[in-house]
Amino acid sequence: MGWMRLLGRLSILATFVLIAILIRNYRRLPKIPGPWLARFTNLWRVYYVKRGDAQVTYQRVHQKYGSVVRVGPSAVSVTGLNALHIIYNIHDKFPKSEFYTPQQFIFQGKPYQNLFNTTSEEFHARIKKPVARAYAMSTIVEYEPFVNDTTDLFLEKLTELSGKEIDFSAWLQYYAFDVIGEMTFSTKFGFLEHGEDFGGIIQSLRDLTPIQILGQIPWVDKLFRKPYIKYQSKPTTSPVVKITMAQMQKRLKSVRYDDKEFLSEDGRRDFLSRFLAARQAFPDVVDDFRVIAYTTTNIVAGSDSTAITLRAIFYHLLRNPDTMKALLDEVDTQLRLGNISRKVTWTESQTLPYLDAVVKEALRVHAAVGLPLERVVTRPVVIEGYDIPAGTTIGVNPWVMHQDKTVFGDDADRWRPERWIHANEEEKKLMNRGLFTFGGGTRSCIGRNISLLEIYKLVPTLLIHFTFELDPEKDWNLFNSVFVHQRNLRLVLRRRGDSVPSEKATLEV
Ligand code: HEM
Repeated sequence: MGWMRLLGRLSILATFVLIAILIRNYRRLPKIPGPWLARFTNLWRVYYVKRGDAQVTYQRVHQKYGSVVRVGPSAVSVTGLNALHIIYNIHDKFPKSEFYTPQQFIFQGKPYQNLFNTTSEEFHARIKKPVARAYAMSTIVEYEPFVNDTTDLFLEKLTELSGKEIDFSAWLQYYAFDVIGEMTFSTKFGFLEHGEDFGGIIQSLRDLTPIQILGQIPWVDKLFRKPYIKYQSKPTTSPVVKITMAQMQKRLKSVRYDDKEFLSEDGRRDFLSRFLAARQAFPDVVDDFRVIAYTTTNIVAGSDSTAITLRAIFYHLLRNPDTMKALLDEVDTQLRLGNISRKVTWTESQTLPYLDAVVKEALRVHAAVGLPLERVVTRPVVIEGYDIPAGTTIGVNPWVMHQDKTVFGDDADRWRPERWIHANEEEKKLMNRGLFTFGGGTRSCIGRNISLLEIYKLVPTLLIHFTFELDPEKDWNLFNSVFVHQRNLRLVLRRRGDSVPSEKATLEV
């Protein structure tokens, strides 16, 4: 009986504490509109992230509540050029929110922060400096031979598959992963060679989905998951880290002791050689583990994101045959005139204005990241007349920003590459400012130029070599686990003649 009474009292106490927490949550940002549940708990966000279509939910709530929406007790989703300017400016350096901390793994008993997931701006600046040049626009042509090698293999494999129905979404992913492997270690992962997720690497990255859900309630990670991992007797090592460690050991064995460039066996300067050189030049910042962290971040951040953009390009071109025809006309004409090669170079790709418009439109309508890029404001800010107090988590979701009619026009919800061509200079400037696919401010994508190199070269090269048939009845499936993945882009591709297309060539699209 005594126990029952104690239990009853404890339940009453727990109920009071819960009510007090809910009231405190509600009062944090009382004037900001948003879904009712989100005023009290982050479970609103957990639900939509778990469901896998958060990008649509965010678009819907912004349509309903306007450009400032409360999505959690202390979390606000905002949109518009003004919001971008305020949150991602390089002077305030608002740090990343705790959304990123579940992505930090435990190393020697502490969370290990990398370039992508650190929440300290000061630490970020320290670890970025030694490697920033490796990603500069002036450096990217040095990576072109790596892309070419993988493209050769891709063309070979697709030729073998000519005439068969394939899941092109998977093959583009194999391509993007193998290119990053080449650029990083001068070795492909073997996805294209084997035509499958070789070594389970892709699956191991899929298994990270629960971590993205934890990003919506990071205190659960801090209180329960991290301590659990810390005291696990046998920590697990992911396949990406295992491969990286093996490649690093191999490189360190193969280079001469006085070699300061750490080039690959065939004398190429890949990312690994640049990271090892940074270890030599900045020993107080870069140790062996930092080299592993730079390398694995490249693979995790750079392969799925590029594959997603490539899929979006082919999907929308095939669903909108007028735009496919316009791009094919441009590519074929330039090929016939001898202005581009059959394996298009980066420099040649920069002379194709319609290709440029198609890439930008794909980056706009299908941004790889489909959740707000969260920051914490360290001073009060005012956005669209709403006072946002210091300490609030705030972010712009690219999928919402890219629907902004004041920036992209009344048909912002449609695929129309021409908007990037027909706009006047002022309109182009606005659209470029509003294109948020690569993020903004001090934490914008460092690999942007690398992915553009891959995309601008591969798309025209594939169009020169193949025709594509998409069954209009079969649609792809989207799943948002921060990256908005597409699955099942099933199509038939056929090899085009190896000759330069004649004026009369009919083009199947
Ligand atoms: C189309 C392809 C890509 C897209 C759409 C993309 C998108 C992004 C976005 C939105 C961010 C900022 C995230 C945030 O604020 O939370 C980011 C950061 C980052 N990306 Fe990319 N990315 C792409 C390709 C790549 C590639 C190819 C690499 C590496 C070779 C890469 C490496 C990184 C790294 C290291 C960061 C963290 C940068 C920092 O905080 O300094 N990304 N990316």
